[in-house]
Amino acid sequence: MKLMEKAPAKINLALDVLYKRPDGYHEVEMVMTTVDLADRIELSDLAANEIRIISHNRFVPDDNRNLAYQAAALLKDRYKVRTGVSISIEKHIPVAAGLAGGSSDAAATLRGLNRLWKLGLTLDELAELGSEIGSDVPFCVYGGTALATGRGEKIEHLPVPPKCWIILAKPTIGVSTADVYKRLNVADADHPDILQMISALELSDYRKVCSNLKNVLEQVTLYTNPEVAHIKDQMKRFGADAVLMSGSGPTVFGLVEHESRVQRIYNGLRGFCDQVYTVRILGERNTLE
Ligand SMILES: C[C@@](CO)(OP(=O)(O)O)[C@H](O)COP(=O)(O)OP(=O)(O)OC[C@H]1O[C@@H](n2ccc(N)nc2=O)[C@H](O)[C@@H]1O
Ligand SMILES: Nc1ncnc2c1ncn2[C@@H]1O[C@H](COP(=O)(O)OP(=O)(O)O)[C@@H](O)[C@H]1O
Repeated sequence: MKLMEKAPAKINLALDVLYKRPDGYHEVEMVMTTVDLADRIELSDLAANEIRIISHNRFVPDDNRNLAYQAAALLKDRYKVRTGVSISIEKHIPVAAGLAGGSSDAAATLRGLNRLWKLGLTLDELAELGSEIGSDVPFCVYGGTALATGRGEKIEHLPVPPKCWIILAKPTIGVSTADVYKRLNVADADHPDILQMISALELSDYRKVCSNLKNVLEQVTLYTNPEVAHIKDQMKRFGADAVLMSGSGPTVFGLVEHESRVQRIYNGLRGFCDQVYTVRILGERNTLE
């Protein structure tokens, strides 16, 4: 049997770091939402009892370092599954970009294998398993819009953001998430007001969402990568209503309310940046079919 799952990218509308925990992770408060730039994961039964990754992307590992591989291995081990699976990843989300591509592939693999192997697990159970793979995996299991706390694994669902266009621009540099967290000085950081962002979503107030976009990790990545600041400036100059770096970066996203401006911003950015995407916010969160 063969089945397909979409693995959408996420952006962080607000990202705060409260403190470094004794286990080395940071306690965070993040408002996250999925967008319609997605990898496509195809899962098919294998006669041999093994996990095979097919990706055709030189930045994506095809062995047990792949987060989709880890998701399959975890389910296989926990539920004593004795059949093999081939996981084909059609990559559309830029890698190491702050868009959670790997985490979303892992989450889609959990959802897909739950169906393929008829495990009967709930999304909550899949999210709990996902937290063993990475901090962003639980959010990606549900998708939609949510407040993520703890190290990112505690999820509370939030209303869909007001309708708008999102422009994503990824500079050529890649960023290490661990390195960005390590270089953050929590005491000196400019913190977002997470409650105000939640209120903006509850009121469906586009202007309020724009004025509360803030990411505590942005300064860290901007400091070593001036290219990110340049993209932010240009996106604003071309007419985006508000701009921010997503996650640990380096992808920058801009919110645009009026469709008439989207093409101009896209064309302007394409003049000096190879990876630019125009996307929408994905309203609905995942359900089990
Ligand atoms: C920054 C964020 C924001 O959404 O996303 P990305 O930029 O990676 O997309 C996430 O917090 C990234 O989550 P994820 O990429 O799943 O991180 P993990 O694999 O769990 O951890 C990678 C490393 O980042 C650091 N880390 C991660 C999460 C956290 N709350 N505190 C941390 O200090 C740790 O050093 C850890 O070893
Ligand atoms: N399925 C996958 N897709 C992309 N990268 C993956 C995957 N599995 C493991 N990785 C590794 O994870 C690292 C971070 O990838 P990614 O999830 O795209 O970035 P980010 O954490 O910035 O959102 C990459 O450098 C890559 O080596």
